[in-house]
Amino acid sequence: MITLALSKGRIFDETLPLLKAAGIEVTEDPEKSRKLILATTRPDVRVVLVRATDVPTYVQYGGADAGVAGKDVLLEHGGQGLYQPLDLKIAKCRLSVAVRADFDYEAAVKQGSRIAVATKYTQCAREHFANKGVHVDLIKLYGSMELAPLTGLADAIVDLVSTGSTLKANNLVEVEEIMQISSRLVVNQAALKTKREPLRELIDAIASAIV
Ligand SMILES: Nc1ncnc2c1ncn2[C@@H]1O[C@H](COP(=O)(O)OP(=O)(O)OP(=O)(O)O)[C@@H](O)[C@H]1O
Ligand SMILES: O=P(O)(O)OC[C@H]1O[C@H](OP(=O)(O)OP(=O)(O)O)[C@H](O)[C@@H]1O
Repeated sequence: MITLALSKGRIFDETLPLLKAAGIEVTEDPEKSRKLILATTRPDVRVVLVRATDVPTYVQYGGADAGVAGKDVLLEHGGQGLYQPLDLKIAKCRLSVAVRADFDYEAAVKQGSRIAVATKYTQCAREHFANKGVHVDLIKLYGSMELAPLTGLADAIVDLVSTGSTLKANNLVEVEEIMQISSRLVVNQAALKTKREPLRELIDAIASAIV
């Protein structure tokens, strides 16, 4: 049995066509059921639904043989125990620094001021600002980062941006792109040995369906 860890929403939706190309169709709709283990048209393949940030952990410890996770999530996790054979080019966005429209980020950086930065992505943020030589106080949040500069909790945020409409709706502006993000296929390194054939087949089939 091959167990695949996916998160509900965009990763699940955007992975489906790739699985289909590999001859795997999920037979239940996660939005219409409370089930966490979903069957597929392949009796030897099942899908487990986990939080996006939990995908690397499930795969690292063998709760799943493989999974799909954003580069953002993988960098924060650290990637230990994970083989990352494919960039699936799905769930594309970027990790950026954003501030209130009336905050002069460039001036704060130039002056060497300490900048308070709220983010869910503390590892990526720490590395980015350390490389730039900017002093920051990082504030860990788990969601609604956009609220932090509006309430005075922080001067800036590090968050994912796609269309920019969330920033715009909250009067924030993107001032620096840290990196481009997309989702990767991750595979448990031990499973790659014990389930070599079926996993290789799966990786090759998915690889040929990436657009
Ligand atoms: N607006 C977006 N456009 C495109 N891709 C995105 C966007 N937001 C997030 N992503 C990518 O999709 C992945 C999953 O995001 P999703 O919103 O489903 O989970 P989440 O709510 O961030 O995670 P969790 O439930 O663990 O808090 C992210 O890790 C990121 O790589
Ligand atoms: O630039 P945009 O197209 O507006 O996308 C950016 C938003 O997308 C993500 O949130 P998501 O929609 O996943 O909601 P979530 O924070 O509840 O996961 C991210 O955290 C931003 O808030």
